[in-house]
Amino acid sequence: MQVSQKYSPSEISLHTTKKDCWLIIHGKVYDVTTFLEDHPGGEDVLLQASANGDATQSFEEVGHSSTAISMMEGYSIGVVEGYKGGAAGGGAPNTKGAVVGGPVRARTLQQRQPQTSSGFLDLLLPVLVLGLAFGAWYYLTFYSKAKA
Ligand code: HEM
Repeated sequence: MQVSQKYSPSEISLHTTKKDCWLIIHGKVYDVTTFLEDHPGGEDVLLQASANGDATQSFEEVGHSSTAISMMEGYSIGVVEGYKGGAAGGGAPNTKGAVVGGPVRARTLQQRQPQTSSGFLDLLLPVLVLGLAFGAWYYLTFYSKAKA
C-alpha cells in the first residue's frame, strides 16, 4: 500500500496561486494547478477555496457529480498532517489510519434532488381535473334537460 505524503497546513497554505494551487478536501491534499483552466466552475473559485484553507465545505455545497469526485483522485498528492475531520468535514483518517466518511458524504450530497414542481403547479392539476369534471357534469345535465 502506498504511504500517503503528509503536508502541514502551513506548507499547504503556501500554494494558493494560479501557478501553484493546492486544495484541502476531506483531509486530502489536491494539486489542481493544471486543472485550474479546465475546471467547469472556473479557476477563480478554486483559487478562492485554496486561499480560504479548507475547501471541503465549498466543494460539498456545489454538489459535484460522481464524475467530478472520481476526477479528484488524479490530483491527489497526499493528506493533511494531523487532520481531524469532525462532524462538518467527514473524510477524516480514523484511528486505524483509513480515510472514512468523505466519499460517502460526498455521494449523498451530490445526488441532486430534482426540483419538484412548485406548489402552484401541484394545485393547478387537481383544480383543472375538477373543473373539467364539473364542466362535463354541468354540460351533460343542462344538455339533457334542454333536449327533454
Ligand atoms: C479537485 C477538486 C475539484 C474537481 C475535480 C472539480 C470538478 C468539477 C467538475 C467536473 C464540475 C462540472 C460539474 C460536475 O460534474 O459536478 C465542476 C463544477 C463546479 N465546481 Fe468543481 N471541482 C473541484 C473543486 C471545486 C471547489 C473546491 C469548488 C468551490 C470552491 C468548486 C466549484 C465548482 C462550481 C461552482 C462548479 C459549477 C457548478 C455548476 O455550474 O453547476 N469545485 N467541478
